[in-house]
Amino acid sequence: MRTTGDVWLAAGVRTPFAKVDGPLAGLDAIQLSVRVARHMVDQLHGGLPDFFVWGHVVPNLTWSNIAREVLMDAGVGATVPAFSTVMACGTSMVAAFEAAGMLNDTSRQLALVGGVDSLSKIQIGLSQPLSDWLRGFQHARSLGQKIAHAAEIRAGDVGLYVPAVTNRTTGLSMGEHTEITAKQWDIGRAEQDAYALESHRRAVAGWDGGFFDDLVVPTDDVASDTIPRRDTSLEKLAKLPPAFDRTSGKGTMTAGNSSLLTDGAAGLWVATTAGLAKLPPRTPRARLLDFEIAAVDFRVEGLLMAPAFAIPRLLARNGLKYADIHLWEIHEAFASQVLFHLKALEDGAFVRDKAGVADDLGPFPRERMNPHGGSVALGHPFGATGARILSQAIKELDALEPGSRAIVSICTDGGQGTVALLERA
Ligand SMILES: CC(=O)SCCNC(=O)CCNC(=O)[C@H](O)C(C)(C)COP(=O)(O)OP(=O)(O)OC[C@H]1O[C@@H](n2cnc3c(N)ncnc32)[C@H](O)[C@@H]1OP(=O)(O)O
Repeated sequence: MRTTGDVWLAAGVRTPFAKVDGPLAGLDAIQLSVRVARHMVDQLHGGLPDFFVWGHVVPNLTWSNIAREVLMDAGVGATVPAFSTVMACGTSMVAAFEAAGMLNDTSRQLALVGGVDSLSKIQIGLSQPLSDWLRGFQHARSLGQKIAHAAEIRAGDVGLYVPAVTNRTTGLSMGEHTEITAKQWDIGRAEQDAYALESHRRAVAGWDGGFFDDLVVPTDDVASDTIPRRDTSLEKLAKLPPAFDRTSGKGTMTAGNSSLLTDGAAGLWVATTAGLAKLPPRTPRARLLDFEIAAVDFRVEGLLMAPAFAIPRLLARNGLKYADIHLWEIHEAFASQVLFHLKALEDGAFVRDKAGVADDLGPFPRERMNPHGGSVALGHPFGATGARILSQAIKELDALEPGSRAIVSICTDGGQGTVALLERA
């Protein structure tokens, strides 16, 4: 990170989030992003960000640098440098960290960062052997060569590559991995359902109370998030079948206590103090004091466990205890994952022996967590979640006393975790 001068994060906007194959299904990742980028650049009244960082997780063959494509399609910055970045569900949070490290006092004072995923518009590819064969066919110079090459295809070569939410090393889905970790940490079905219900209740209350109004820009067809439920209850949640362990009779994770596959885009500002002055004066902002990115051997620790390593290290490095953090925003990939993070953070032996932090961090203030719901109720478009959760935290922090601090945490595929430490000015 930039080592001299303050680094600020300021709340951006996002599209509404909607379940895959739902009302946003007509927009691809670039089209979703364009709505966010255009709205945010318009806030500068003719000014431009100095650079643009964007990310998406599910690959698409028709572009490589989505950031540049978004700016061009948005028509808001043909002369603004733009690059893309990716780190699974932490994508747009690491985009903010990268931007923070690139700020200077002259040419790079204000960055627009964010991310997107459209799971409705994923691109299905060809298996590698079939792609190899097609390339060979394309390169054959004569009809004879083409006929000879055509004869080389084998039935086993013909296959498709369908993007899936699985870890490449193990072949298990995020949900299957998390079921294993939930069992290891003895996280029961009833506590997951209760957690999920509360996430929905808070998200609905947030919408009803106007909290999301200036964080979300409607699309032509969708005015607000479509995933938060008014109609859910513990009874309804308890009836849902296990989604990831359907055979052992011990599966605890369901469609109701998991984040759903989601479409959406979100943005965020990253700025020096001079860059911040280019934003509308009432834009909520917070100092990025420090951040931590942890990686663990997920075959040992659990695929989504890294934030429980990163958070104690980040706090200890800054001389802070849990109680010194006034707001916690923890990404809810699954209710069980939040619950095993909390159990690990409250386990002194884990913090000492696994995270390697000798300090006693004190009791964890669970009541300060995710006040307007999290990804279980709001949805989780992988590339967008980092910017969504940071903007939300910055706005929540803005309502607290000056000097209040927030921790914002995201677990990611590959056993990694990204955690930001923010402070209200
Ligand atoms: C680091 C990370 O973030 S890793 C996480 C990455 N993300 C993931 O892995 C995505 C995980 N999610 C998924 O794979 C999918 O969304 C699943 C498997 C959980 C659910 O998929 P689907 O079965 O298609 O979900 P769907 O929305 O249709 O819900 C299934 C049923 O549960 C019901 N349901 C879902 N949520 C609720 C709720 N809160 N209350 C009551 N009922 C509910 C639905 O109404 C539906 O009922 P129906 O079959 O009668 O229509």
